[in-house]
Amino acid sequence: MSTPQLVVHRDKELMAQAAAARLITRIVDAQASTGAANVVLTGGRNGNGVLAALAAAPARDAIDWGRLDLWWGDERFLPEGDPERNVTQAREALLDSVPLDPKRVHTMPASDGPWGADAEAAAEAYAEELAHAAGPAGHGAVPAFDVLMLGVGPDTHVASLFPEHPGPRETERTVIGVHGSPKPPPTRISLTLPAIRAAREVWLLAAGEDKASAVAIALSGAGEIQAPAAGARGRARTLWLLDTAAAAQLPRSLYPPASA
Ligand SMILES: O=C1O[C@H](COP(=O)(O)O)[C@@H](O)[C@H](O)[C@H]1O
Repeated sequence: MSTPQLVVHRDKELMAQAAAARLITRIVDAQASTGAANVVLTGGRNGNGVLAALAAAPARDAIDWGRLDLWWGDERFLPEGDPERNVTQAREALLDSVPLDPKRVHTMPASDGPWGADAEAAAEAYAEELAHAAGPAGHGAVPAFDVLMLGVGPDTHVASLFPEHPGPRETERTVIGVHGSPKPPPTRISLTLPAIRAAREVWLLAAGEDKASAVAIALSGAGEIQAPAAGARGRARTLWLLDTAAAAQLPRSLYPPASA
């Protein structure tokens, strides 16, 4: 697993634009070398900010949208179309404005879908979809994710893996149902740390002063049960994309002044 690298931008708008530019390059490179790209999206303010910046970037047309597979790191287990679902917000920020292949948009199930309110069955179905797409280049039971993005919650949660909950303790399954989430809604579906760690690159997005203590805790040696963000690492690269407000409580030894 890779050692975290930090890039600190002036503010959240610049962080989102720089992450979007970086994402375009990674997708275009992956499509050039393998013919396709697999990207895992995150919900939350910072993740949606990156998608909106990507929608506004003229270079977005360099992406072959029909050869892009999109997956989700987590989902709020709500009815299809609910404004709080991560996919609804992603559609609004970007997905509805680009020519994606609908068969390659791998949304997590909704609570009014084929599994009804059974989040465990819905999680198992998503795990099967991942395993089906894994192929020989995949790692374990998930596809070869080129980039997996994660927002970092103010409590250090990533995806829907919350501190001291069963989620970050999961070592076998790739997808789990989450119950009693401290952040609404209480029921969710989430990739686990083993699935996250199968990604080539993991990008953790954190902007704003409400993220400062979470960033400092996760990067100062905390364990993944107490601080799930600390356990999110990519095989080749782990990149923390921050703004100055989110980086404000980092020890000076970790803060890279040149990148601000
Ligand atoms: O509920 C969620 O929250 C986190 C963090 O969101 P933020 O708005 O504090 O940035 C997000 O990463 C996750 O996907 C989402 O379900």
